[in-house]
Amino acid sequence: MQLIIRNASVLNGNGELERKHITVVGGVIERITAADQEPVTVPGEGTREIDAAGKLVTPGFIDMHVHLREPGFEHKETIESGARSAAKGGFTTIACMPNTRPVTDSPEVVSLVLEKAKEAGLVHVLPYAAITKNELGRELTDFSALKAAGAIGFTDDGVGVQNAQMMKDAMNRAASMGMPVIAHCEDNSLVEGAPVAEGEFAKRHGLKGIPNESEAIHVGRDILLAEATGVHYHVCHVSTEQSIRLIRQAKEIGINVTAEICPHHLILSEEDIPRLDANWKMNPPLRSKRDVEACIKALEDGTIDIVVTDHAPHSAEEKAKGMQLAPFGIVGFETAFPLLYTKFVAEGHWTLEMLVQRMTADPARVFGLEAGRLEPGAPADLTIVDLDLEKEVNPEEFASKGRNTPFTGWKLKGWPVATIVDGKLIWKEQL
Ligand SMILES: NC(=O)N[C@@H](CC(=O)O)C(=O)O
Ligand SMILES: [Zn+2]
Ligand SMILES: [Zn+2]
Repeated sequence: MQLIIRNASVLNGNGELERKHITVVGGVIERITAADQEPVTVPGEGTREIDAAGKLVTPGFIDMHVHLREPGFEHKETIESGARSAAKGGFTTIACMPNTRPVTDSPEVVSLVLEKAKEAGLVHVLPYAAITKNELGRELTDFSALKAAGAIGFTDDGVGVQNAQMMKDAMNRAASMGMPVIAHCEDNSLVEGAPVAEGEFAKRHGLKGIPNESEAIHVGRDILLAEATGVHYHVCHVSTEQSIRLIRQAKEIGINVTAEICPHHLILSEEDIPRLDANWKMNPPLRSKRDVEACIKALEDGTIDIVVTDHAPHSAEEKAKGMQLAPFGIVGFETAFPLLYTKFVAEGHWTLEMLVQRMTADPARVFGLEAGRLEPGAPADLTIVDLDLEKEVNPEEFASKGRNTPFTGWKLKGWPVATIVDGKLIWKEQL
């Protein structure tokens, strides 16, 4: 079977859009033809055509930090519903966190995740495995067995590894296997029970605040451990000016550190939280305006390498428990690109090329993935986006089981309208 995508607007290497026909055969990009020529077709193959006139076609988006909740929390999300939500957001590859029940700390759970993902037959799902058994920070998991089962890196996301020696042992082991360590940076002793960041909102509502140092202390400690062990150290969901300062300095002196950021930490500050509503509660919390400015600058100058969503679905009942008691986390797949396109590209702060790179080529580079390129010979993982389509965010329309977003009612442009994985159309907007 071959797929011909006609009249696609494709970014050329100089950041300009050019009209092209894309021929896909057997899950691989076979040829890209100028739009004034007939697209190349391969004789003897059945043909399906998509007319992408007026639409952007990019390499499929890659999200290296997501929560799919299966096994154990299927009422929040399943691998199938999460993968569908990812597809609807234009993602073709996602990497899922191990804070499931049971925790992904054994080869059996890694295999189960991969099997369920295969059954769903939607996007590529890459599982992370836990650093410590049950993410309790007491005993390292069996890294070799987990790698052999298909884990792509080690992380205790959801909690920070509190013990420095434990983290150093993990890094030594991962380094010897050529695997990355991905860190949720949070010192529990500085946070205990605080639901939002230190700041005006916390003060006004008499809530305990999460201080910026609780994140940056782990970032600083781990950078030193990464220097000592030589591991590829990747910082999860960076949210503070202090963390950025440390990452910038580490990169300058050649330490192998990379970092990610979520759309909400680029767009919202704690001052934007309108009321005691747990759809504004996530970890790390929304920080100060000053932190948001530092985050934007860090993504622009490459100190932060990639955009991730940290898609973290929770049920409406759980989120209804209120700011203090509800779990941390917001969904992210289906709003990520429109949010960043509308707020940064359409408003003229970033080029379209920069945004697309941070969601495609850059994550592929950071994690060594065979993805993120739109050229002959590359896998046919593609996203089609209508940059002019304007729509309000309506959680009732999400493919995710999660409705927990602070962006309800936001009017956004740049919605993905079709997603292709391995040359197969796995999702298409009903227009
Ligand atoms: N980000 C969140 O607020 N929550 C995540 C955990 C995490 O990413 O640390 C979750 O699993 O719900
Ligand atoms: Zn985390
Ligand atoms: Zn997470």
